Amino acid sequence: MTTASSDADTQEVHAIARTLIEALPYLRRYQGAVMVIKYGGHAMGDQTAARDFARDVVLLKQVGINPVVVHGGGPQIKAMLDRLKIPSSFVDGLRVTDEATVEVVEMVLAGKINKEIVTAIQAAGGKAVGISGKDSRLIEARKLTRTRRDPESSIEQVVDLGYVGEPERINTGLLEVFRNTDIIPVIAPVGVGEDGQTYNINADTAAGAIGGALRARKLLMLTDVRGVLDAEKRFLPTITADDARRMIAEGVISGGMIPKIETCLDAVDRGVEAAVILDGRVPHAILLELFTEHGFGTQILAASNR
Ligand SMILES: Nc1ncnc2c1ncn2[C@@H]1O[C@H](COP(=O)(O)OP(=O)(O)O)[C@@H](O)[C@H]1O
Ligand SMILES: CC(=O)N[C@@H](CCC(=O)OP(=O)(O)O)C(=O)O
Repeated sequence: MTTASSDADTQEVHAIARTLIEALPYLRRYQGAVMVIKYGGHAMGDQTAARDFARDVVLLKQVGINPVVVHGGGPQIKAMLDRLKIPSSFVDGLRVTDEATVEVVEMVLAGKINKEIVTAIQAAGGKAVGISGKDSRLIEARKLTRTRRDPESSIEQVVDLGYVGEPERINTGLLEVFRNTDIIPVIAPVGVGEDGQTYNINADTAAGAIGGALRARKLLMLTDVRGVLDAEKRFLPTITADDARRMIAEGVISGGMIPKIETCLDAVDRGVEAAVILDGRVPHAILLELFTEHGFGTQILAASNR
């Protein structure tokens, strides 16, 4: 005789078995692959979210995948700048960075947040080494120049963003050292100029550059939205470069989502197999993306996929 509860138990066991069967081919496919995971400041959320993130990353390493974490910390930088009463402004999602600001950015990113993530990974049973783009000159950067067309005169004007950098060269040597070890690298997006100048680099941009240089299999961009949303706020499972350009021009994609999308397009153009924007606040978002048939976030398609 079966009871209602044993029926429910059987269904649950079947559901677990289905999930495992769905995951197995991906486990094999991703053996030895490098996955660059961009962990955004908004995705960090509370301690439970940080613990779940760390567990997923450790699990990837345990099953033979090579996760490389590149983190942000925009909201945490803002909180520290507010405490220090240093005003901050943004152009196209990038923080205008003067001398005082770059000092705070480095302190918060390479100091506080980087070590918090390392600690969370180690608490989840993994080994992590926290570095910034300055270590071993991992991210050589140059000053980023932006131009804007003045709407009245139509003249191109240079916008000075201060010490905002763009990656010029990624020296992957240090990361290669970690590849066949049990160590998970955790990278703060701070770059170093030729003259030793510290540059504030958008974490999405840094993750994309590192993903491209490592020929990563996937670039996962963990943020605080379900994925890319259309004008009616509907979730889009995929978007092409043309969709993205149109949506940026129409203002449907704005703020911090702009560098995110630009990074993904650049990464897939440079050979990263898939770039995905997903909600890092959802428990085990990384596992849902990598080990399920339909994935979890918005995949940005390369030109050749169109
Ligand atoms: N079309 C869009 N779809 C989804 N999010 C968008 C869109 N346009 C702008 N955004 C904004 O982009 C934000 C994510 O970028 P950002 O705040 O820089 O996150 P992170 O700190 O994770 O890098 C979302 O919270 C959302 O407010
Ligand atoms: C130039 C620039 O804007 N740098 C970013 C770096 C941190 C970052 O990108 O953090 P999220 O990923 O959490 O947004 C900043 O100063 O906020």
